[in-house]
Amino acid sequence: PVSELFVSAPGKAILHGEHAVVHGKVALAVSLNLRTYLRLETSTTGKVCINLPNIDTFFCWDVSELKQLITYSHAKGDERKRLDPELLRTLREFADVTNGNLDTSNMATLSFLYLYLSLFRSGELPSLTVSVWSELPTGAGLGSSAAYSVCLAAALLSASGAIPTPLKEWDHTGRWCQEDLELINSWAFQGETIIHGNPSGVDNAVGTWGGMLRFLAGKIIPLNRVPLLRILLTNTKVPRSTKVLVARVKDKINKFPSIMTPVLDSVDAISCTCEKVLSEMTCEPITGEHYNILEELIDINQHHLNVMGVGHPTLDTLCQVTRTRGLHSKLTGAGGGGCGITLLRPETDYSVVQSTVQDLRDCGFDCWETSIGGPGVQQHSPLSIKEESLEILRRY
Ligand SMILES: Nc1ncnc2c1ncn2[C@@H]1O[C@H](COP(=O)(O)OP(=O)(O)O)[C@@H](O)[C@H]1O
Ligand SMILES: C[C@@](O)(CCOP(=O)(O)O)CC(=O)O
Ligand SMILES: [Mg+2]
Repeated sequence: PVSELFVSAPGKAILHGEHAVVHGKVALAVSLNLRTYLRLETSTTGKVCINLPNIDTFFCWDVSELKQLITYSHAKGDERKRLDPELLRTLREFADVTNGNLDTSNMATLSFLYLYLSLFRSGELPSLTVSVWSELPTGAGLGSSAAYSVCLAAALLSASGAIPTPLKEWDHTGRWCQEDLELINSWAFQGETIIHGNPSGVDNAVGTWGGMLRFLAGKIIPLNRVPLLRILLTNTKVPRSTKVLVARVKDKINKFPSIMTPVLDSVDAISCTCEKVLSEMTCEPITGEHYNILEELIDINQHHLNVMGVGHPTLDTLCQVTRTRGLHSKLTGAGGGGCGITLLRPETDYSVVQSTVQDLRDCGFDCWETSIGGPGVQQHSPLSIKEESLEILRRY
């Protein structure tokens, strides 16, 4: 039994394949060094509390009240990897009453309650407090929903005893074994399903394993040999919802199947070509031509994403502004606003980066150079969490 437990999971950037990946095409994604942190504390108060300061959501329920929401489940074994519609329906009614229709709060509350009740339904429901604090912008295309779901799954599975806590007394961080990671990933996918409607699973896979990976129809292949990429991240700060955008693309595909199918196939080919170029860059000397191809792939994909209907005028501005500095950008994640990535060449001068960042900030965007490839989900000792984050997590 744990009294205080800390876990974290990284956000991600999709290089290529967003949306197409929902329809069975290849995506390439990489973890960011921006993370979501979760603190779980067991108590004897008879209450279950969640504190989600990023989205201004704070709730406490009586354990006895939550107990009444447990529905009988017929699901066995593998079936439990799919959402239990009965439990979800009961929770929707419950959460609607508490939150009204505030989607942001609602989805976060719903995925917490769903995982909590599913993972503890067979025994005594414990009293606990869960607090989450993220360095990621929420709802901006950097996989905050997946990082949140991965943290919830890892912490609740550990608290229920379904998986061990991997932190050794003398270490600051601990990673779970492959089998436990798979379990965390499958429960995180359920959390994502509540938030996205119909997720591909790429985001929770990156949140779980970290690094760069190729994702195709649920199959995850880590790409271990990849060149160091310099990437600029820009947040247009235009709010959007992944769920809405994923549904919009689906409608377009249904309406124009013969027009949209080739677009999705082309995105698939872009991901595969990009993967090939990246792998060549690790085994031969990197040339300007490698970067020329990477840049062209970014441009083509950005056009495709516009065709899919997930562009936004601010994302067009991002592309134009960086283009005048000789740099290439595309949206990342669900689009419709949110974030874009800009590829920097190894020889791109610091002064060019600085002036580009300034131009973008002048447009009202947030913009920063990031490092990529942060570790997947991990357990932390309090000492390995930044002072300010720790203070926020322990505030409630
Ligand atoms: N730090 C957080 N705390 C609570 N909920 C979060 C947090 N981050 C994300 N979420 C949940 O995920 C939703 C955003 O998910 P989504 O639209 O997929 O955007 P993103 O691109 O950030 O994943 C939020 O509305 C909220 O329900
Ligand atoms: C659009 C999509 O491909 C990625 C969504 O990422 P995000 O939630 O915008 O960070 C959806 C998915 O893969 O589930
Ligand atoms: Mg998301």
